[in-house]
Amino acid sequence: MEAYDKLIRWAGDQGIEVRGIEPRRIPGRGIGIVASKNLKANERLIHVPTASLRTLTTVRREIRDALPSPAPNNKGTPVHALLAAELFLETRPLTNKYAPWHAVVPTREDIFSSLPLAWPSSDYEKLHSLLPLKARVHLTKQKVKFEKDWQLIHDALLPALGLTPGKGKYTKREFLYAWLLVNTRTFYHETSKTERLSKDDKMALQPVADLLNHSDEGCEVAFDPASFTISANRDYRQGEEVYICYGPHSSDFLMVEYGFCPDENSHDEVCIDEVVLEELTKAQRQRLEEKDYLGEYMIDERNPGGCYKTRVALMMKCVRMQEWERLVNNGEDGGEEVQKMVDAVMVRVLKKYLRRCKEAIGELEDFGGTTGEMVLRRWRQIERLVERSIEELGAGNR
Ligand SMILES: C[S@@+](CC[C@H](N)C(=O)[O-])C[C@H]1O[C@@H](n2cnc3c(N)ncnc32)[C@H](O)[C@@H]1O
Repeated sequence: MEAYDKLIRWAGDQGIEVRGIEPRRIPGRGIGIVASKNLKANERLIHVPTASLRTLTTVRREIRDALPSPAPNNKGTPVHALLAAELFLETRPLTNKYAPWHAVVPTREDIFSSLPLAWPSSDYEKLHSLLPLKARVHLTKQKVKFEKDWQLIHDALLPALGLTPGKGKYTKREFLYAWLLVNTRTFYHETSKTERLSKDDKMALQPVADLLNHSDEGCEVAFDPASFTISANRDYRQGEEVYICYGPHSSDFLMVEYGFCPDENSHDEVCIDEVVLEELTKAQRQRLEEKDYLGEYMIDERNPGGCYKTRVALMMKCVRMQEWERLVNNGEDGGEEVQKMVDAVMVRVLKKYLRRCKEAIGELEDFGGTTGEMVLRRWRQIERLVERSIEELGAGNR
């Protein structure tokens, strides 16, 4: 019997209902879920009783007892670390209760070859420095989180269980595999045990539903204390891939958090803080900070001239300070004449950013190999977006 069939049969034994869909290998996306018959909008596809989820409460007692309990305001051990510790310490993953799930989740090679946090140490610094700003900042934060979690496992959990860190399978790399499995496969889920905790701690692993890939728009995901339900958001033809939306994320976020960079992403945006801030004097930056307009300067397909904050910041280059204060306080944009000047500054800023894109592309091409391919693809997307933005602004098409 195929591993997927075993998984579905096992899921049935756990009370997980799977209807009208089946797992399938999808080129470039690992495993995904496809419609096994024509589906109607609102049809219930997956129904998971809460008891079948892997949550804080299903983590083995000896693991929970060895670590500080999760607590509000991100105090205590993160639920992420506990779930990862549970997977990390499973002694016989291929024969235990969750074996059918282990048989289909991505392998170490799949995870390590796609997620930036697992880039080999020889490439990490270089590739990290070549990431677009938002991805770079996010990866830095993710690394801090992971290192803190590993410290807990290394210093508290393994010694409490009489295990030696670094020996046998109790290595940092092996914990990273478990940590990234959790990172890429958990759903937001709140129970009475987690309601006081921060949003990041409200997570659960859901066998089967975790095979759904991401798209901008996807199936409805809902939960209540008893269960989790996923329903079709529209009609599907038999054989069509069925998605959920992991959230309205930019491609920089998806790349770091999930290890892929989609070709199309209606939620995508690019941060151009580096080049906007270079245009401004120290005093101007200080005033923007006081007004809460410092940083987060974004462009996207719909806003080639930049988001509202970008326009407000660049307007400082176009009008006197007193006039800028008046316009900002009244929520005015200064009219066509001022906006044309802002466009002109924006074109200059974007041209500077385009040079940065091209430099990054050149360095990534020289870097070669497969590790940097996703980042290279991302910069090429950004390059196209910036070129189109310059064209639109230059042609006065806004
Ligand atoms: C929740 S799992 C989905 C199932 C997964 N494809 C598998 O093989 O087990 C999330 C992972 O699936 C992959 N993925 C999800 N959506 C994708 C997409 N639109 N394009 C490429 N990969 C995707 C990424 O590797 C991501 O980390």
